[in-house]
Amino acid sequence: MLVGVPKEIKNHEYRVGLTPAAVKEFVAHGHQVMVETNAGTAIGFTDELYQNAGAMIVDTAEQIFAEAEMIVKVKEPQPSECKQLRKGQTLYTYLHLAPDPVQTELLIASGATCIAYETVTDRNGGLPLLAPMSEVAGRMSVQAGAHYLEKAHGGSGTLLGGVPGVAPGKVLIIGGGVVGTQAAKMALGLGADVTILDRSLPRLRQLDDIFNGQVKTVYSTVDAIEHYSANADLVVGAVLIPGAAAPKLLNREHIKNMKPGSVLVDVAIDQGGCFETSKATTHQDPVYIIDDVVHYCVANMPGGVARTSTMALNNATLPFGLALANKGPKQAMLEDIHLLNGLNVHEGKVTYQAVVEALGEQLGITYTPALDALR
Ligand SMILES: NC(=O)C1=CN([C@@H]2O[C@H](COP(=O)(O)OP(=O)(O)OC[C@H]3O[C@@H](n4cnc5c(N)ncnc54)[C@H](O)[C@@H]3O)[C@@H](O)[C@H]2O)C=CC1
Ligand SMILES: CC(=O)C(=O)O
Ligand SMILES: [Mg+2]
Repeated sequence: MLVGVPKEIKNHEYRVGLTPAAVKEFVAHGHQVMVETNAGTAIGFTDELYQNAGAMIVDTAEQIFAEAEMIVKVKEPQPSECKQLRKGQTLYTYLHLAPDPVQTELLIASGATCIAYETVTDRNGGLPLLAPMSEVAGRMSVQAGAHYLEKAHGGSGTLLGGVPGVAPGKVLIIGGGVVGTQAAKMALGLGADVTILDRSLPRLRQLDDIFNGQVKTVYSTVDAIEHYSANADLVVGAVLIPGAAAPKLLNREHIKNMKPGSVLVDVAIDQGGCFETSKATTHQDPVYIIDDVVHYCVANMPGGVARTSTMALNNATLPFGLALANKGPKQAMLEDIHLLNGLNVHEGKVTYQAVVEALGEQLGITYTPALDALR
């Protein structure tokens, strides 16, 4: 198969779909790989490293979209990229369609086979291609929160760890999955006072064990959200209903009741955000203030540590990517239900139910089960 890797074009996005090491694996399996010039230069993956791994370096993304049978990316395709996709071509990347009607319509119109990293599953009920970036974003969320709590950055001037004689800052984490767990680790490491809300009791039990009672675990209700957000210095939004638009858990009233200078980090912003006042921001301009509360809503947080993130992402995406290339996308998905769960759009049909639930009425689209679409 001819695999193509264009340079990412989203704001301050320096990750790249394949590392040189991953290119070498594709080549070892008999595939050809085209990489756009300078796709990885910013994070030390030079054209020379890609050439040494067996890639062809090409000058333009246009050539890659025109010739490659499978496009491997990181972020959702931007409109100019969507318009170059075509029937018979496979797109393997993050999509986050539920909050994104424009992209959804463009992918339907393209006729391409679009596999979303974030809905591929594993046998333990996890999301193996989302997990590495959730690990990164969870860890970054507390770094970002601590930064914006500083006075000069708009915050209340609170040190999360406190000092002897002064109580630590309070961190509220809503959603105790991968992002939430990694955020809790970082916050505890700084010495903060950490509370995690989740609506899964089994998950709260696991968290109590993992953290040996060092974090407070609380069942997520409107009342709990109201109480804990009003007292928090930093709130991390880390909920997920796979593939669906994020539920709005903090409303405008809750945010008005927060302490002036407190910080919200809405990691769930890539699925539309879990705070009413969230709107996506970029690494270039990451924060804004509403009701004296600093909002950090960067939709591609791992892009900020693009070298670590690219390697972590490739560790997870490589086996599925190789299966797609080795067997052909259709056969690979028919043989693996977990990869099939990644299929969101195929030849103009939307094959992921939560996307249709979010956008069906607005776009006038209906759901086609993935197996029916492939047959
Ligand atoms: N902004 C960014 O750059 C990035 C964003 N993300 C996003 O972070 C979010 C979280 O991802 P993961 O931690 O991997 O998901 P996960 O599936 O591991 O965890 C989500 C948790 O939310 C809980 N939950 C669901 N509804 C809830 C509710 N109403 N109240 C409390 N808890 C609730 C679930 O029980 C689960 O434990 C996703 O939207 C993901 O796409 C992930 C990586 C990067
Ligand atoms: C998951 C995601 O949105 C990201 O890594 O950018
Ligand atoms: Mg206020």
